[in-house]
Amino acid sequence: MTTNNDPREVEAIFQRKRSLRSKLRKELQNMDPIRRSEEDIAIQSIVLGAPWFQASKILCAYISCAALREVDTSRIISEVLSKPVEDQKKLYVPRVEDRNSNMRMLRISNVNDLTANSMHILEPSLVDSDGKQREDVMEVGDPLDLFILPGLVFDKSGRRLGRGGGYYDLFLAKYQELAKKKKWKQPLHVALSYSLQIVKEGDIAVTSNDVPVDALVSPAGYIPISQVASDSLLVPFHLSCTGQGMSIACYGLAANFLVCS
Ligand SMILES: Nc1nc2c(c(=O)[nH]1)N(C=O)[C@@H](CNc1ccc(C(=O)N[C@@H](CCC(=O)O)C(=O)O)cc1)CN2
Ligand SMILES: Nc1ncnc2c1ncn2[C@@H]1O[C@H](COP(=O)(O)OP(=O)(O)OP(=O)(O)O)[C@@H](O)[C@H]1O
Repeated sequence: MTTNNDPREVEAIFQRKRSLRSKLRKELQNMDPIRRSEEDIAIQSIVLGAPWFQASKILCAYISCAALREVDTSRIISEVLSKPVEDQKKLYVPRVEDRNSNMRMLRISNVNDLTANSMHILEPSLVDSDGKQREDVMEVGDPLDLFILPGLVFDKSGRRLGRGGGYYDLFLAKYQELAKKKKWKQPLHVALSYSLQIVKEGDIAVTSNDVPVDALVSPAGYIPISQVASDSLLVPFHLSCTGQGMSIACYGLAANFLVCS
């Protein structure tokens, strides 16, 4: 990363970003649709089965746009919204505010809460069907557990290149500030990526505004990057050994094996 004080250096970084975006947009347009659909299924199955997803109570996710060739999130969204409201994870999705990189994350509890915006992306209205203002994630009293992020290009060091609007980088920076102020744990930042969207380290140029991700989910599996992401694979199990009249707390590593404490 660079502190980017020199305007020529910043322009060179933006130029590299534009050229990488344009390369990946073409590759995504040319991706075989059958392969894309197989990868969509694989990625969403990994998310739905992951301990960090299952344990999440409050999350932000994007509503995928097929025309942009984004990894599909429709199964994840329907799974969350299929539960009765009282058992539902709280789900917040993006709504673009203006052209200055401002977006909000508003709560939806039903897919009918979404309508297409001028960019053909489904977004929540400001008010719900009862005429009430939708909840904004920045105003929720409890910490967010998880961000499910879109993007055009990623690398295995956590760099993420978006579509150039700066909406996510600005929002993630604002949420990080809020969590710091409230002394909350930061949410896990997980990006969804087709195999062809992962490039070698060093190919993505970044500025100090680019917020890294904690982990990627690609068809090959969950790729933890930060320590928090590796730790998110540890899920507590509480086994009751009633026969011997005792209770043992265990930790399991992503369904592979159990380590008893
Ligand atoms: N599904 C989804 N929702 C999202 C985002 C996103 O990336 N994906 N955003 C994340 O920021 C915000 C919207 N930002 C967007 C920025 C650019 C384009 C877009 O259509 N870009 C075209 C190129 C436009 C051009 O430069 O001429 C493209 O990428 O092909 C769409 C949304 C909020 N909602
Ligand atoms: N924290 C921030 N504060 C102010 N401006 C920002 C911030 N983050 C990004 N921007 C601005 O947004 C614009 C696009 O940034 P960048 O190229 O990093 O976007 P991106 O990563 O492709 O998009 P996104 O974050 O929406 O996925 C730049 O002009 C950048 O200066």
